[in-house]
Amino acid sequence: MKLELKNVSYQYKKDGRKILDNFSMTVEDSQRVGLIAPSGYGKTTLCKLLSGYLTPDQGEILLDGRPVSSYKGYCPVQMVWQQPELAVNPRLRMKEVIREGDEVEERILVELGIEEDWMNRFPAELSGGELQRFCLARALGRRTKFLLADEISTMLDLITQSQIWNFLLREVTERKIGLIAVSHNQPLLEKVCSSEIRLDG
Ligand SMILES: Nc1ncnc2c1ncn2[C@@H]1O[C@H](COP(=O)(O)OP(=O)(O)OP(=O)(O)O)[C@@H](O)[C@H]1O
Repeated sequence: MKLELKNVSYQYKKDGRKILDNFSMTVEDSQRVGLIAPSGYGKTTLCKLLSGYLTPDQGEILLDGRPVSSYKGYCPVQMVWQQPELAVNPRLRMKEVIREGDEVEERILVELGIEEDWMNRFPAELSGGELQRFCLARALGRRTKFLLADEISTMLDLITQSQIWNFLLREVTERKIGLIAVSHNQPLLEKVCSSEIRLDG
């Protein structure tokens, strides 16, 4: 399976600067790609386009030749964000947050170190690291084919970072999920990714 961005242009405002200008890239589901560019070059924007949160002004985003926007219901391209507290509904208990995913396997919850007792809590009653584990689990539903990880470990302590990345690497490799990772931590990207795409030429 492949995820393609074909001749995509995007700007936030009509009179604003083009964040992407006729940009193309392809990622296979066997790849782990690091997305590299200085701050403000459009890495998060690109992830939002790939996962269908934004619609391009021009060009196409295709999953195996079919527009990502045509997948109704659960999107096989899932994004995990830097700040997990902004990615969950504060009014839902964590067991309901998990149900928003696509039949998340019990095994994934266990491997991510999610404790039974956390399920009845609200997001505000968990730490950032605990919440991020839920966001990852929710994004790893059975139909996920690509995972976009946008600075997912920046706010976490080193032990949590290492647990999360070790799990994620095993999971995407075994399930043949394509990974696109954004991080300002170059050594982390070198460890996790098999190739890189630069947005700054
Ligand atoms: N909702 C928005 N409305 C208007 N401009 C925006 C919006 N979101 C981002 N931008 C602008 O688009 C540009 C690209 O932002 P983006 O967040 O994609 O960059 P980035 O490469 O991920 O940056 P960083 O490494 O700092 O996270 C920036 O100049 C930013 O100010």
